[in-house]
Order: sequence, then C-alpha cells, then structure tokens
Amino acid sequence: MEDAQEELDSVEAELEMVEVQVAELLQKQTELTSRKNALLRQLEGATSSSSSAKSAKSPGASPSMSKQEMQRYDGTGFQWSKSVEQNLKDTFRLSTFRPLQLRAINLTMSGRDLFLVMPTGRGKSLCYQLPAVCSKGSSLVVTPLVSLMEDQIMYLKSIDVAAVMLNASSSREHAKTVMAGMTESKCPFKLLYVTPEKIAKSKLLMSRLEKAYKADQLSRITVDEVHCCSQWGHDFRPDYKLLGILKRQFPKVPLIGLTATATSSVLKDCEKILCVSQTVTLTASFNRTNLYYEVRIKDCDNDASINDIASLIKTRYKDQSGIVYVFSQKDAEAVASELQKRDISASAYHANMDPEDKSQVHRKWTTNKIRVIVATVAFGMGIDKPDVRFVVHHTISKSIENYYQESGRAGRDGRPADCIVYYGFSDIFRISTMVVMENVGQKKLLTMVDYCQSVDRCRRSLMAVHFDEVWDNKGCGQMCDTCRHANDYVTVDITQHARQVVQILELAVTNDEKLTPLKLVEAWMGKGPAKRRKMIQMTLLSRPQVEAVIVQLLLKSYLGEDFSFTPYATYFYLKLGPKAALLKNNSHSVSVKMKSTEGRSASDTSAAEANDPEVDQTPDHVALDNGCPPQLKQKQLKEQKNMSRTHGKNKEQELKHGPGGSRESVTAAHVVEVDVEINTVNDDGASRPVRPCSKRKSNTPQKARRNPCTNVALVDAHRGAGSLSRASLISDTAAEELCELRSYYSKQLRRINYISHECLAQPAASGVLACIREPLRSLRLPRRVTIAQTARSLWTRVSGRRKLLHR
Ligand SMILES: Nc1ncnc2c1ncn2[C@H]1C[C@H](O)[C@@H](COP(=O)(O)OP(=O)(O)OP(=O)(O)O)O1
Repeated sequence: MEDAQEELDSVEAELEMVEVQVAELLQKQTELTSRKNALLRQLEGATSSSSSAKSAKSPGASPSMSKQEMQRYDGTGFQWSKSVEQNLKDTFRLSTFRPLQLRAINLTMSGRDLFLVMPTGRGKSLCYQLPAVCSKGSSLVVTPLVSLMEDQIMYLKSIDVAAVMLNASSSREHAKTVMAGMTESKCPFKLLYVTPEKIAKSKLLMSRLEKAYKADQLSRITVDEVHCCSQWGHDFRPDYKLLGILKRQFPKVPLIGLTATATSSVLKDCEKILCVSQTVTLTASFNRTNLYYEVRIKDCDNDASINDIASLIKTRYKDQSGIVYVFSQKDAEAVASELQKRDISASAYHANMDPEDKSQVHRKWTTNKIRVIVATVAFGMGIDKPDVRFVVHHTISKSIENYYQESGRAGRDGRPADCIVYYGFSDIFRISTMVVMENVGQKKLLTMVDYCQSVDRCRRSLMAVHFDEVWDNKGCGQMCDTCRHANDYVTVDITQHARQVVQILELAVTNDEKLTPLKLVEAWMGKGPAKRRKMIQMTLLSRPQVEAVIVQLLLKSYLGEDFSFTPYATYFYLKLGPKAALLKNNSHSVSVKMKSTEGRSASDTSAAEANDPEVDQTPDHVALDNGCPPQLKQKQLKEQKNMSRTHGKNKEQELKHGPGGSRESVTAAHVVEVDVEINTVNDDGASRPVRPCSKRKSNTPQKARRNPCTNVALVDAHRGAGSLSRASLISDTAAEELCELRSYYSKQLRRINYISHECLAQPAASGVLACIREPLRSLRLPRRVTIAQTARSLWTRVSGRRKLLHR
C-alpha cells in the first residue's frame, strides 16, 4: 500500500510538471505564431512599401484594397489635392509632408475610416486638422484631456484656424453659441473638440450633431488617443466605450482614430467598440532614431537616486529642458523639492494641483523659465515642447506602452535626447498593487520589468514586440545601453538559489504565513525570527543580487503574485508560481543573464555625447556589481561580514561552491573580491606594499581622465583568459594598476584555496575559520594586527583604489 501511495505521489508530481511544460509550450506557440504573422506582414509590406515608414493594412485593413490602390493615396491627383497642398503651406506653414501623412489625409478625405498609429511627435494632428480645414462644415474631435484640447486650440488660433471646445467647465452661453454654430450653413469653426464624457452625457450635443449631420455639416469624426477605447490598451477610459454611438448615428461620416501606441489586438477591440468595419490601419515605425534608451538600477536609498538624477541634470543636461516622471503626487512634490534643494529649477505637476497652478507650471516650462517638470503621468498627452532633451523615470512605468509614450516626449525636434529609467525592486510591487484591478495590468507590468531587467537584448527590440513590429537590432545604431555595451553580461545558473527561495515560501505555506517581497528578501538573507532562520538556507548574495534573483523567478513564473485587500489598501505577497514544482526535479535548471560582476567601466554616454569628443565621457554612475552603486556595495560588504559571523556554516558552503556547488554562481565572484585582500606578495614571495591611493590619483593626468578616448588601454588585454568582465576604457596607468591588482588577488586566492584544501583534509583543522586562518598565518601579516583588522584595512584601501581607477 505504501509503495503504491509513493508511486502515486511521484506520478502526480510528474503530471504537474508536464502540465506546466505544456502550458509553457502553448505560450511559446502563441508567441511564435504572433511573430510569424508579424514577419509575414513585413515580407508582404517589403514588396510594396516605397516609404521608409512601414505601412500595414492589418488588422481590419480593407480586404478589397490592393497595394497599388494603397499607393495611389500617396499621390496628389485627387480633387482635394490642390486645397490640401495650399493649406499645408499657407495655413500650417509647412513645406512637405512627413511619411504617411499624405496617405492618411487622402484616405480620410476620400471617406475611408482610418486608424493611424504613429509615434508621438511625428505629426498625427495634421492628419485630421488639415482635412478639417479643407472640408465643408466642421469636424468633431474627441480628446481625453482638457489640457490637450486647450493646447490644440491655442495652436490652431495662432495659425488662424477657428476651433472651439465643449467640456464640463464650458459656460452655458458658450455651449449655446457653439451648438447653434454647428448647424449654420457657414459654420463659424472648423474643429469642435469635446471630451468623451460630453458625448456620453449631453443629449443636447448629440441632437445638434444629428442636425449637423443631416445638414451635411459634420465632415469628420476624430478620436484622439483611440487606444483609450480598449481595456487592453494602456489608458483605458470607460467613457470611450460609449463612442460607438457616433458611427451608429452618423454612418456616412468618416472616422479617424489616432494613437501612438496600440497593438493589433487593441486596434481590433477599438474597431468593435467604435462600430467601424473595413478600417484601414496605417502604422508608422515605432522607432525614434534620435532617442537613447537606458536603464539604471535604482538604489534602495532614495537619496542616492535623487543625487544621481540631479547630477545628470546639472552636468549632462546643463541648461536643458526635461521631464522627471514619478509614481505619485507625493513623490512629485518630494522629488521636485529635493531637486530645488540641489539648485535645479524644477516644479511639481500632478492631477491634484489647482488648474491655474498647473497651467502656470506648464507655461513656465514651455517658455524655459523652469527647466525640469517633476510630474506624474497626469502631465502627458498633448505636450508639444520640441526641445525636451531628457525624460527620466524616477520610477518605472506600468507598461511598455506607457513608457514608450511618456519617454516619447523627448526629442520631438528630431535632435538627440535621452530616455532613462530608474529601476527599483520595491517600485515593482508599489505599481503592482495599483494595477491589480486592471485587465492584464500585472502582465504588462512584468513586461516592463523584463525590459528593465534585461541585460542582453536591445531595448528597442523589446519595444518592437509590443508594437508587432519586426525589429532588426542593427536599426538601433547603438542608441540603447544594451547595444552600446553589447557583451557586458554573464549567464548565471541560479537553480540552487531558486530552490532556496522556493523552500522559504513552502515553509511560509506550512506556517500559514504570507510573505511580502521585503519579508522574503529578509528571510532569505537571514533576518527575521530565529526559528525560521534555523529552518532555511540563507543566502550570502548581496541585496541587489537577491532582489534580481527574486524578480527573475517572478518573471519566469517560479514565483507568483498574491494580493490581499482591505478597504484602505492592497497588499502584495509573493507565492509559489506554476513552475515552482519543476525545481523538485534534479535535472531542471534555471539560468539568467546578469551584468558581469565588474560592471562596465566604459562611459555610459548619452545620445548627445556619444559622438562628441569634447564632452566629458566620464560616467556619472559607474555600474559596479550588477549595477549596484559604490556606497551600496560598501553596505552590502558590512552586511555580508556580519552574516558571516553569525552563519559561518552557510558561508562555508557558499564560499566553496556557491549554494549548490555551481562554480558559476553569482556568489563565488563576490566572495573573491570581498575576503581575499591581505598583503602584497610577489611571485617570488617578496612583500610589496599597496601604494597610497592619493599618489596614483595625482599621477593620472587630469586631461587623460577627462577624455579617455585619447589615452586608453583595453584592460582585457592585460587580463587572464578566464575573466568575466568585458573591455573597459580607462587610462594606461589605471589599466596597468588594475592589472597588477588583479594578478595579485588571483595569486593570493590560489594560495589560500590550496592551503585551505590541505586544511580541510586534516580533521583537526576543519571549519571554515581554521581553513582561512591557516593560510593567512602563512602570509606576512603585520604583528599585533588581527586578521580581521588587516583584511578590513586592506579592503578599504583597495576599494578606495578601485573607485579611483573607475572614476
Ligand atoms: N509635415 C510636417 N513637417 C514639419 N513639422 C511637422 C509636420 N507635421 C507635424 N509637424 C510638427 C508639428 C508639431 O510641432 C510636431 C508634432 O506634431 P503633433 O501632431 O503634435 O504630433 P503627434 O500628434 O503625433 O504627437 P502626440 O502623440 O504627442 O500628440 O511636429
């Protein structure tokens, strides 16, 4: 009976694994099919496309429209062409069309329903404003934000195009005049901007529109930010759901939907909601070649990230305009005030501000009286400042689409601009609780996390997947941090780490306990109740590494999300994910790519600086181990030392092989760096003291440090073959010194390892302390100085030296 039960358990476990694998394969199949379709579309487009912009008919493209016919819409042989050209020049004061603009204008002028997907700043507005000017009567424009309407009306007024708006704050008088004008044979305005709420709630407006339609005075319906219709879109607005009434009531009026970001499934959904069929979709490439994308690891100490941002603004973006996006209104106030304290002219902007204050901040920023706006996402749609040189995200966005749109406010003038996102562990869960009620909110957030966590894939390629665009990495032109530092990562086996994490969560389940991400991190790092500490295998990974592993396990579904709700708050917990069971299988392994232990030394240059030899290319933020900032690393070291005192046994295990005996474990590299700095001994055994840092610092010519390109050495050329780190650009002197230090460390390590093994073989000298003490004794240590003191003082000197070398 017992045997049968055992076998049953094992079969059930195996079945569970098979189910997970089947689910995985099905997911892979869906992804591959979608990729295949995108590739097919691209191949199809390649044969006909004549412009640099990609034109796609799907989804919902008119099956009856051939490619030749589509190309016809790029021409100027239409009855309206003369008026269109004349107004382009005379009214809009533009000389030529940008890609897809003329095609879109001709399609809508010919009465086709159209979706136009075009990146921010490429000129979508012209595609409905110019047709409005060239058509009889007026065009209805549905816009999600009043501020956006105001901007557009201000602009149209400046070029003498009559435009009006109706929203909740419009006076009765104004509404009356506008509604009367709608049906006049000579309508006094060309564009009427309304909010979706107005369409949903104002019966009077609908009846006036009906009259205008019957009088042939309603020329076009424009739905701006059309993705807001779909709850799969990133900015779903419930009132957009009701816009289907427009096409139902006015079927002969052409509709044009505009968006910068919408996947094919979102557009399909929009079609249904807006009651349009046979829609032509024009999609311009999402790629903005002038934008440089970068991800930086956010220090858990908020001050460090603020300092980093402030230093960027004061150096790289001196006297330039930019936006810092933050998570909450409170953050907006706090970050703005911190930047002000650092002498940066910054102002907060968020939805809870007085409308007048908001307009004032916006105006001051537009006229360069304020350089930086620290804003929540309330500051967004409709920003048309051309010279925004940087968009920094103090907190990650809730999805790639949101990030693309928010960061896309940079560089609208076509000149180089930077989009930098600060990625922090705790932010993931803050956002997670916010998007929990959104359809696929978690999935989208995890894709954004994946974007940030990725160390080897082109940032643009990760975005391309979201826009169903086939992407060739060469198209990036090294305008993202991963392409620029292409080989700056290592593949690490984290199987044993994963098992430890799963074990902690299993224990929590047994104890009927829920673990927040922070609790899980702390438990794994040996903090928390003593009872629990005894039962789990704690890790000696550094805090950023622990966080990185946990995030990877979440992304790979070994962990899952769990929420609990109270009337006042939502709490996030981590639980075992669908793939956790796979870790029971000894042959299952999990590996991830991480930044190489040495990080990168080459400057992380911005878009503007990349090709400018005059600009100081010294990095403002040198990524050390896995992107951990220097001060944080010191903290880790302290923590690691403390832990090693209380948990010698665990340390022994990880010191030798990493938690599971894997030589390639993340820990191994760390232990080498932390514990082995003793005394300088040459090959011949002669003692050679480490020279004081200050001397060597002054030896490095200022000029050479400022412009490494003029005097560089490839450190890897001096390094041993097994080195994990990649080529780093530093001065000759620094390279030489680093090389000496490295060879010294490795010799000492070999020596210690060798003697440690000997010690381990002797039963009397067992235990990690003995193993370390013995070899250290055999080294030349100053008298009356303890091993710990020596190690600590040497570590301080060496790490000081390393910092100087990296500067
Ligand atoms: N054909 C053109 N030639 C030169 N400039 C143009 C042309 N079309 C538009 N622009 C300018 C006008 C604006 O300053 C800028 C951005 O146009 P706009 O229509 O506001 O972009 P958009 O609507 O695609 O961006 P968003 O998605 O942010 O609203 O480009």
